[in-house]
Amino acid sequence: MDKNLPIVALDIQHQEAVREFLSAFEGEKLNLKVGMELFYSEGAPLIKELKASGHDIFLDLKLHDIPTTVERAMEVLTLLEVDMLTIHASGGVEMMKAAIRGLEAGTKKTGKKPLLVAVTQLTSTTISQLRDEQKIAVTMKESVTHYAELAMQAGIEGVVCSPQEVSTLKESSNNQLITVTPGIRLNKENRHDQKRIATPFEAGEVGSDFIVVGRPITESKTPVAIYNEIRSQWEAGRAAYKERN
Ligand SMILES: O=C(O)c1cc(=O)[nH]c(=O)n1[C@@H]1O[C@H](COP(=O)(O)O)[C@@H](O)[C@H]1O
Repeated sequence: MDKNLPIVALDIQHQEAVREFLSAFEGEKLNLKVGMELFYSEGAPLIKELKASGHDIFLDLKLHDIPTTVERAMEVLTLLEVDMLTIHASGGVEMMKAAIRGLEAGTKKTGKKPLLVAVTQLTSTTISQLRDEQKIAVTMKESVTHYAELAMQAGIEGVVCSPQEVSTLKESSNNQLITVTPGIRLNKENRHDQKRIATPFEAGEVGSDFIVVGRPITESKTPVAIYNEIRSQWEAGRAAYKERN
């Protein structure tokens, strides 16, 4: 995946609408995220089509199940030769190690190893949900750091978190951990269901490795212009981070 480009979340249900959305980008190579709604609807053939058009693919299915099920599922997902895959860190170390075994078994067959990242706390989660619903009596940063440590213990190279936790994770992992950050908004007034948000510039400035953006682009009347605005803010933020580090 090209770190200079935002990852566009194709949270669209049907392939016709995906094709129409992508036609506005006129053959430009994109980082595309296919999540549950699109994959459950269109499956592997669409992944193949998007790859054949030259795009890099983040297949985000956030696996969370017993270790054997995750291992076997991860093996077959790896056969799709995508660039990035997700699991939930809350599934635990044993489950994450099983995911890695599945990924390695798939990689042996394809020769292409996707980056596996573990979701820490979803960007839609607030501190009160953490405390009252999940009954986790620590701060958001502590909970995210804890899940990131479990992921590293299992041998996972990257995590999904909000830009608000990136500095903490970079510090605690001695800059080893790759961070993928959704919850990106150009306009913070329109956050939808996202709670821990940042602008593309802010995400770049704190050292996020990848940003994921969906509705601000896919629901826009001018998706290409919004994508380009996000991309240039992201580049400026990354440049500011590089200058400081
Ligand atoms: O794993 C993800 O990609 C993910 C993790 C997370 O904590 N928060 C989060 O929003 N996402 C995904 O990132 C995308 C964000 O979409 P927008 O809120 O529309 O920009 C969605 O496809 C979510 O599934």
